[in-house]
Amino acid sequence: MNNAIEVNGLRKVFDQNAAIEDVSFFVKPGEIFGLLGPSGSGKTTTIKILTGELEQTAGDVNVLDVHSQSFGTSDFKSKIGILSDNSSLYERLTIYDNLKLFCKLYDAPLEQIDVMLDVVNLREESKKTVSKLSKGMKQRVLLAKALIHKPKLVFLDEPTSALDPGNVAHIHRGLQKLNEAGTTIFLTTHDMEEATELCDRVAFLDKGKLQELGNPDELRYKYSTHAFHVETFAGERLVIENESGNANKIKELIENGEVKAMQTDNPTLGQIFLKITGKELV
Ligand SMILES: Nc1ncnc2c1ncn2[C@@H]1O[C@H](COP(=O)(O)OP(=O)(O)OP(=O)(O)O)[C@@H](O)[C@H]1O
Repeated sequence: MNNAIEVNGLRKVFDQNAAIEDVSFFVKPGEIFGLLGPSGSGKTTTIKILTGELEQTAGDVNVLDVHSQSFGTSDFKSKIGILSDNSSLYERLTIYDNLKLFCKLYDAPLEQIDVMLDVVNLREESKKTVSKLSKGMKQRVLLAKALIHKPKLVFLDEPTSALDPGNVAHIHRGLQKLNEAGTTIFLTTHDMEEATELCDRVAFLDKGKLQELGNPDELRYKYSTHAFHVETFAGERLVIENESGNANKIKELIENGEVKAMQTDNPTLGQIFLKITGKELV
């Protein structure tokens, strides 16, 4: 297969305001790709265009070798999974019965229900009625719904935004397992730790424009000053440039037993975003 997603020169205008401006990127099959950006930067608009919910003003979009003009077909819809703010459940049915309905809709085997309930940590709760669930529980059922038909590619818009840390960790493990089994994942998040932990590559979006794209570790290296930050037992905090002339200084500190902690200056994704755009990623 070619790239799972290919986007070239994407533009989306709402009421004469450009929400997306000349955005181009690709996602390889098997990748976990994160689109990061502050509120209003265009993440949801991008997902909606990639899933056929919105039509672009200009630009070429291909997903799973299907051109955006054909995103309306049931064949295309059966190949992708979507978790977005428009995803919904049948409030009066139980979690289990909701998932059973979606299994039938997609012609997926019913065994998938328990597999997905395990991924989202809801096996014990499966007999509960959806209207009685907390926001975080509903979000987890929606995630199970997005994955129930084993799509090749899933779009997850802020998949863990309403979840407690225990469930975030559980879902991260579940997503990693699905990814290892071959599912390509495209997600949006404000959460830099989530992006660093999960994503093979991330793209920074600000005011509808792509600002940077790359592997999180490589980006952290690229934007590092490579200096050593040393904390001594005497309470000093030293910044020592990573230059051969400083080797003896570091050696001396270590030999004298003065080093309490030492690390290289690799910025977080949030700090990189701040450096590039001048704003926090929240
Ligand atoms: N249907 C619409 N009509 C008019 N403007 C819209 C519409 N949808 C989005 N926009 C505008 O497009 C821009 C991008 O919005 P979008 O929802 O894609 O941002 P986002 O990055 O997903 O934000 P958040 O993190 O808050 O969900 C915003 O300025 C928003 O007001």
